[in-house]
Amino acid sequence: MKALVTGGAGFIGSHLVDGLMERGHEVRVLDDLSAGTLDNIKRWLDHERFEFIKGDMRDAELVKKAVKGVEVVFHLAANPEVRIGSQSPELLYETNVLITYNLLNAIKDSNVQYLVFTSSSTVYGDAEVIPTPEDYAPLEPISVYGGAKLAAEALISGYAHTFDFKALIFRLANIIGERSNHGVIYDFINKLKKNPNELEILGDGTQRKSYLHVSDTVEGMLHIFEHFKKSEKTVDFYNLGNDDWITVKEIAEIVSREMGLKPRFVFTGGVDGGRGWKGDVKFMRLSIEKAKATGWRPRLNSCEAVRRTVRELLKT
Ligand SMILES: O=c1ccn([C@@H]2O[C@H](COP(=O)(O)OP(=O)(O)O[C@H]3O[C@H](CO)[C@H](O)[C@H](O)[C@H]3O)[C@@H](O)[C@H]2O)c(=O)[nH]1
Repeated sequence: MKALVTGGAGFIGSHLVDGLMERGHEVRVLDDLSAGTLDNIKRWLDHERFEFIKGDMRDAELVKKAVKGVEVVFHLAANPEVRIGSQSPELLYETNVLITYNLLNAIKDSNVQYLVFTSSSTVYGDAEVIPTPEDYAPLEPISVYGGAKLAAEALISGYAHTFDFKALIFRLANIIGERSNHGVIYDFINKLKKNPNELEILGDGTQRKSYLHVSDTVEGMLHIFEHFKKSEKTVDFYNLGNDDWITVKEIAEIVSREMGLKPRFVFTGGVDGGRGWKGDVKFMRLSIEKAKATGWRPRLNSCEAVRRTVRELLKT
């Protein structure tokens, strides 16, 4: 199989590239290196089955060139920062919706048969049903980021049905692990390196979410993709997350313990009832029953994934 991975030099994307290359596929990466790095994919750069294109997907002509000759596109290129929504809504629109639109227009005139998209738990907003299943309604995102992901999902569905290709959409919980360069664990480690005596926690620390290690994520994506290829569905949706969840305060405790520190926790109090920022979903746990029915299981629970991630990030 020949695959294009957009955002393939980024955090989740580069782990997906590892998984595809290790399974013997031909892989082309399109990445603007704004958040990703060549270091993340350096083991493949000289490989005969591997190709790297540096470029920005806001350039529609470049995207057309990148999809040439591939059967499947894994679309992971995105700006993943929920917290920038109130300052930079246009950036979230461009880097989540506009680039997806450019990709879909390129796909409609190509031989691409499958599109796999990484959407987000944030499309559910403050869901009233937890664990939240894929058919939860109404979908009411509370962040610009969640809205942009939902808009991208909707465009993908419309294009897949109109232009006869199949689309698999993953709604990811909080994905963590080696090579992540943003998010709560990364932030806590950096804050503690600067000041080991005190740790600022955004919000009231009771934000509770489910965390999935990137190794379990990639295994789930590739396993469910094989399952999806055999199904009759044109478009399908799968949550990927964990059965348990963990608070931000518990994460702060794990990070401190792993670093051998006992800092004083200072809570900012946050906004809108203890959220870290405007649009921060306070309680998120996805139902993963549909994914598990395909035979996939997460190997690490949220706590284990957090601990493993702290160790991985401290090594680099
Ligand atoms: O210094 C910090 C940083 C974060 N937090 C808190 O930690 C939680 C997690 O925040 P992250 O920035 O790690 O992650 P988000 O929940 O905002 O979003 C992540 O998970 C989402 C899906 O669940 C999206 O996919 C998104 O791209 C990805 O970054 C939040 O409640 C936040 O308030 C803090 O208390 N202090």
